[in-house]
Amino acid sequence: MNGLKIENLYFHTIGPVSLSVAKSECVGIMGPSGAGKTLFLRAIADMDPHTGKIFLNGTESAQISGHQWRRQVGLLPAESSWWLDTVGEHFDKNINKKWLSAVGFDADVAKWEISRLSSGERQRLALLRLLANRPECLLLDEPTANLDPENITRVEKFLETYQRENKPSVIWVSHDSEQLSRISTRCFILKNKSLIINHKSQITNEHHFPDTV
Ligand SMILES: Nc1ncnc2c1ncn2[C@@H]1O[C@H](COP(=O)(O)OP(=O)(O)OP(=O)(O)O)[C@@H](O)[C@H]1O
Repeated sequence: MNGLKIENLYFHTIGPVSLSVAKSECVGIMGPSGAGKTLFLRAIADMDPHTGKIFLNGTESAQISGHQWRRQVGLLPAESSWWLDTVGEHFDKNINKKWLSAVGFDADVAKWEISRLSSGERQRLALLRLLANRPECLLLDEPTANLDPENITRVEKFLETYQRENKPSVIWVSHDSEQLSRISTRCFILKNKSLIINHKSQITNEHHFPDTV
């Protein structure tokens, strides 16, 4: 199957969780604080201990190194890490100017000092840094949590365009049910150690995929 397929995943104290996310589909995940949403994304990215099987476009995570897996399965953590002095140093090539403009920056941002960035600026730049590797699966942990309404709209539109053009499978974690109704085809709740479909979430996107949990 093309896309992300998770079979009987156990991680932390949670499981079994099974979920399929088609190529170019965006699935929303919500749930109470501490339910394990971040740990779920970390297990899929092979960054935390887990059992079960995870496939991306037919390749099982166990068949390749963790490093190779994470080049294809890109995790955007809720709080990004930066280790060099300026923004530009964190990008292998020049930052895509169209992308910068789409999320509210101009090319000068490459010279900006990391220590002076606001949390919202870090969040938007971390997203661009992740996308620069063109991962085939995106795991987004509250990607607009630090943003004002104008920038939330920018990032949602930017990711919608990115997804249409590049067709990654996306899992988007958020506490904002209205946001998940806007951007996802299906929404699940992680609660009481399992993943359940949220039938209350409206399907507003044009593509609707059948429930696969
Ligand atoms: N390394 C760890 N060892 C043991 N427990 C952990 C570890 N990391 C996280 N936890 C616990 O696992 C639970 C799930 O954490 P997680 O960060 O996944 O929650 P979350 O659903 O993302 O919450 P939030 O919505 O607040 O971000 C929490 O109770 C947390 O304290």
